[in-house]
Amino acid sequence: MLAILTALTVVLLFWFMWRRPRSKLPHIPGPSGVPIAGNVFEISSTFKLVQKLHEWMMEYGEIFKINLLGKEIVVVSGSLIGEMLVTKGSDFADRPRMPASIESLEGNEVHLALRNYDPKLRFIRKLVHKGLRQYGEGMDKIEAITMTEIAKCLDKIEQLGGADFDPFTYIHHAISQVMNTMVTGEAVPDGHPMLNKAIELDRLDGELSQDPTIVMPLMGKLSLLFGVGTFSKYASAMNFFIEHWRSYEATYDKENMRGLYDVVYKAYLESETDEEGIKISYKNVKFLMFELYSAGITTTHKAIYSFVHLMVTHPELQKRIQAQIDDVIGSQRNPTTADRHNLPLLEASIHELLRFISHVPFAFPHQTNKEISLGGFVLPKETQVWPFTSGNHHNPKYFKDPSSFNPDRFLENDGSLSSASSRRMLTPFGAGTRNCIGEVFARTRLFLFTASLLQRFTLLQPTEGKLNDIDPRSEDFLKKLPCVCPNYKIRAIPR
Ligand code: HEM
Repeated sequence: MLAILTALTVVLLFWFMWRRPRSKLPHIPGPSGVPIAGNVFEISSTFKLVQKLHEWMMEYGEIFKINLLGKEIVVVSGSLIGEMLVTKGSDFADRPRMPASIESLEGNEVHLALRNYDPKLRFIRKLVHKGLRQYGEGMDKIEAITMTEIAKCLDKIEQLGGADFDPFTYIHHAISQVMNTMVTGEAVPDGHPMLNKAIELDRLDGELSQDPTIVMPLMGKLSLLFGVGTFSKYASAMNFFIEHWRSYEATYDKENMRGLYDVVYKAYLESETDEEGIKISYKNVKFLMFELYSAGITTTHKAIYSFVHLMVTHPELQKRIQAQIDDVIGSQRNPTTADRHNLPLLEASIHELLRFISHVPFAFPHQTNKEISLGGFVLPKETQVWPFTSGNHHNPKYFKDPSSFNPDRFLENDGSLSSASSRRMLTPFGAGTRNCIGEVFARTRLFLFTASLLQRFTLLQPTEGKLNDIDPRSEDFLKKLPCVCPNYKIRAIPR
């Protein structure tokens, strides 16, 4: 009996091997994996995925392939990231097909981050850039919006009288309010359900990033149909925001643009087109706004939350930044974006924060839209490619002693900020054709928030318990995407 079973197993194994589709990328090295499943079992969580990608990068070099259930994916690091995203950016600018569940939410028409680089995507990116310049990046506007919300947030922290607290919600509400103002022209009143809904959305986003059923056809549809599961909760949170913004349509006035929603809504109403004759649909308006809103909150909030933790565990650095703030700004006026150039240590700390935590570890997946060569290999059309930016950020070849948080690495001997060209391996926002659309907006908010916080408070260890150094490679940190440090408490003492 045992002999028969063994023989059967061997036959089945050979059959599987024989049936295994031939690799489309035979010359690209990579871990072999097991028949059918490929490398799936080795990367069953975000933590394991990042850890394994790093190991494989060290073993196979700047370009290697992995196999997920028969789907081959090319993972790229080192200078090949620049070649892929910038030099050959438009050839790598498509996205692979989105997860099945999201498809059931948005229908066949995807809107921005997951859309191929087609004429409509180009039109949408132009439109969003225009809106962001007016309502997010335009310096006067962003300062006015951001500083009001930061001041409210810091006042609330001051009212705690130096008691232990978790800054998570304080930062989240402030960042959400900046986004609310950017989208509609006004913040919502304190205690408005939008604020806690945004926290819930963030949590659901993180849960979905861990949920393997997201790639299964039907799962999304069933979740929506029966109103159960994370996916259905996510859809209802999304509709909550969309309905809130729709209520602004009743008071829309084309002579008085209030925010990003009006800019995009106007383009839809007036059938604005670009030189390629593209128009946007009403569905685009709603989903676009939602994508920008959720992307704009979740990433920036996580970066600031990690920054606060790092300031507490690096008190000497905190003092040095505060000394520079005192010299350049003093205590009588608010920080402005113009101060960025005069606060190189804070700027370097923000660069180092984004390198160190790398909270979007492999950017978004890209896909080739024609046959193209990279790193000496020919990639066929429709090859999925991941730029492993966190691999570069934590590679000792590019950043000495990468697991230590050391902003001085971005400073010259005279204390000035290192040149942009010397930071070319630092790409937390991606780069090139599909780079992050909110980079300027995010960097400005990060600067204004952190400068204002350190101008006003000294951040200290809590009275109960102790914060240890963040380990951005730990399982705790890499549980969800975007990655964030586990919850913690600190004290904020007015200076
Ligand atoms: C610290 C903050 C942020 C980080 C680290 C970050 C990072 C990224 C990364 C790595 C990508 C993928 C780039 C690629 O595909 O190669 C991306 C794309 C994107 N980001 Fe951000 N982001 C941040 C803030 C924001 C903000 C504030 C917004 C909106 C206001 C935003 C909206 C988007 C959108 C819409 C895309 C998709 C662009 C496209 O597919 O063409 N992000 N971001």
